[in-house]
Amino acid sequence: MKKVSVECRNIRMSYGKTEVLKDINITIEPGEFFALLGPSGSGKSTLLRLIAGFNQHQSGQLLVDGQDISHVPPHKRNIGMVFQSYALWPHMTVWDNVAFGLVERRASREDIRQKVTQALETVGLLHLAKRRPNELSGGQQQRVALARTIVIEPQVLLLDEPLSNLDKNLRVQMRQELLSLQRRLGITTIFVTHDQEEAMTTADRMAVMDQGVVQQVGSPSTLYDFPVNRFVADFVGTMNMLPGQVTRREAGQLTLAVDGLGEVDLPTAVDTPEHNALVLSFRPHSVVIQPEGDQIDRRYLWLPGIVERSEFLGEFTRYEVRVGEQKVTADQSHFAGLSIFPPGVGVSVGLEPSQVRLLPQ
Ligand SMILES: Nc1ncnc2c1ncn2[C@@H]1O[C@H](COP(=O)(O)OP(=O)(O)OP(=O)(O)O)[C@@H](O)[C@H]1O
Repeated sequence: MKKVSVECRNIRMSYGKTEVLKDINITIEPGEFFALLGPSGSGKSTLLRLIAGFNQHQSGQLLVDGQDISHVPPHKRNIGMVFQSYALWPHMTVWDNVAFGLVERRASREDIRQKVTQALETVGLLHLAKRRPNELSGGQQQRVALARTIVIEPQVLLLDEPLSNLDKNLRVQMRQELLSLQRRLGITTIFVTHDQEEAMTTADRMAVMDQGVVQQVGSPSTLYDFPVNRFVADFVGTMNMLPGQVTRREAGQLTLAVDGLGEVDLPTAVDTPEHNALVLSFRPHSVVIQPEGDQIDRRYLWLPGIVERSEFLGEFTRYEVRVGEQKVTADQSHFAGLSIFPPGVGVSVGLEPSQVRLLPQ
């Protein structure tokens, strides 16, 4: 099967007077497993339904394999969608549910037999073909919904929160199954999720959305390591964020007066924003803490602090440390014999300059 790209160009869509998709520009590469990630109400489902043809944009273009399909009706798009609710027909057997799309397309009896068998084999459910949906587990129903969609051999597969109805353990197992199925079929797949772990562990690339705007597109590690703004930094993982004002800027370096803390000298990078109001940000695990007064490693940037809370979580200890009027979360790997600083202890908090990001406020 030919792998196709999906491209959203300057797409805008409103419900009445409310604009819910604001100038969306995304290119999904042929064969990619692409996630739309964002909080509730950010416009993910609206965009997915628009690609399927159930929503119509007011301006912009939607291209599949380079062809503008903006005005092609849903049933002529060759796009398959799996709904969050699975939407299986309760009165039909698994076999009939999967065969439905082919029957509608007036496929021959032999074609239906072969394709349904193959689709059910692909999702490992051929042995349950005679059951009805209410005789299946959540994970099995989800696989029937997938089989019913892939049987019509769509060029693009859309999944709306495909795992949200499953319990935690099954969700972890099913996301691996989903990924290996997608890899086998090589079908360009777009899935919607509000679960960052789900997106990070499966997607080749993802778009983080907020309030109808794509905030950033990239691989999970790019978004984690190089978020472009506070929203992405906070939505993908946990981030310490200390806001401040630039008081001096030179080639390769600036001084930031951090609110409630004082001036800190920081290296700048090519992508350091020009703004004067910046946020000093860093991940909890990139911080080192040591007792105050201990010899310090000069490669780090040190801030004096006091431990306010320590939570021993086995693999690591999570500290809340007060630095000036700010709070910093620091995760320290744990090893047998390593002592845990109790609340009230004075510590030095070390930031490795290469792990610090300066973001616009
Ligand atoms: N049929 C509709 N009529 C009017 N407004 C709508 C309609 N459907 C969605 N909206 C609004 O559009 C915005 C985007 O909704 P959408 O369902 O796309 O968000 P989402 O990111 O998929 O959220 P969730 O994760 O909760 O499904 C929301 O503000 C929502 O209230």
